[in-house]
Amino acid sequence: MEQQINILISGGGTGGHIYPAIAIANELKLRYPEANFLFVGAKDKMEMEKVPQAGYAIEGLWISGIQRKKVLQNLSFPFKLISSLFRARTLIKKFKPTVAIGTGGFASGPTLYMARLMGVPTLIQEQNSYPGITNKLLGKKADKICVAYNNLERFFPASKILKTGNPVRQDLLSIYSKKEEGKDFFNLNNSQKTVLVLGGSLGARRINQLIESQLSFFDSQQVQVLWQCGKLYVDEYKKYNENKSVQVHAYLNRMDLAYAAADFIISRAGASSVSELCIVGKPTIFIPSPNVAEDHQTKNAQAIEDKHGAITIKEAELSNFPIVFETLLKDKGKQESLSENIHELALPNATSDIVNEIEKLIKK
Ligand SMILES: CC(=O)N[C@H]1[C@@H](OP(=O)(O)OP(=O)(O)OC[C@H]2O[C@@H](n3ccc(=O)[nH]c3=O)[C@H](O)[C@@H]2O)O[C@H](CO)[C@@H](O)[C@@H]1O
Repeated sequence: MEQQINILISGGGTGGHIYPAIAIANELKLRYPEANFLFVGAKDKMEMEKVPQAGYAIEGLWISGIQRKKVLQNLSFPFKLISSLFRARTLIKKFKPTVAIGTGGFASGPTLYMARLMGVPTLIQEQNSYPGITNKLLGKKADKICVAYNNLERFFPASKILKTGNPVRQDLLSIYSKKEEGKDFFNLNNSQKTVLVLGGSLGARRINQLIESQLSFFDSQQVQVLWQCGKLYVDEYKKYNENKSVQVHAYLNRMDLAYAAADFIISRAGASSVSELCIVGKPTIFIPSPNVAEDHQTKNAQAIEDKHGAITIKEAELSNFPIVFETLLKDKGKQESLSENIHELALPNATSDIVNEIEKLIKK
């Protein structure tokens, strides 16, 4: 009789942890159409909406991270942790996973910890050049750790690390043939260049302020703006939709078409965004968030800039933006070299390489 395969996947909090999890699940589903899947996320977080949209079942744990600023909220943390560990234990007992996969974020802590304790093989996927606390703790006991950057031996046992790159959604691999479809989808004007503005899965306040201050500059350059500002900020910026050459979106569900339609991209440097932009291969300006652990977005962006694949502007230096953008707009040679160099850094087989490792654990 064939072995029944049950795949437990946990990761979330932000898109940067959710989409890799979904990409891995989709590839596993292709290889094991009969497998059962269960996602475990954190109640009230983005994954509770995005995972069912992708066609998978999800259970939510009552868990959140330690708050550095709102210290009082931490009083409930030990209760949340204990309750999540018990809940994870119950879910694992019932679901009987063949393997457990963690892609980072709070919920994956108790889930993978419990899975490991109950003898389930575990694999974690670390997206960043500097790991988050959950993966750092889980890494010690995991069977395999798939990473996207060099030099992670500082945090994880070297013998368990494999550099695979970050999983990206399948539909992003075929954007080259979708430029016209993308322009139609977003109703873009064919006679203007398009700049796509991305603030990461949650939107970025500082990037939004910059774009607002530069709208007349873009207009003067005949550049239309496809602007993902984030759910938190959309009420503040949606008024600019009245301007014909500006489109404000809280969130883009068709990133493939947005990337395909763009001529230039301005983006945060979260791990998946950077991996996707390598595949997309368009002239990119990174504005890394300075507010993340160990300034890892600056390091993510730096890895690309070091290979002459993108331009990085620090938040503190955004007054240089108009001159940097105008110079790029006028320099076709620079646009081409940036596109080629960033594309060379793409690791498009990441998902498949990670799933090969998961298969080894399944067959163990
Ligand atoms: C502020 C913060 O904590 N950011 C972290 C978070 O970023 P964040 O959640 O923004 O993650 P990433 O930049 O890695 O990925 C964003 C993902 O959301 C998708 N997307 C984005 C916007 C949109 O409108 N539609 C859409 O589908 C992108 O295509 C991408 O797949 O997790 C990353 C991965 O651990 C970290 O590197 C970031 O530092």
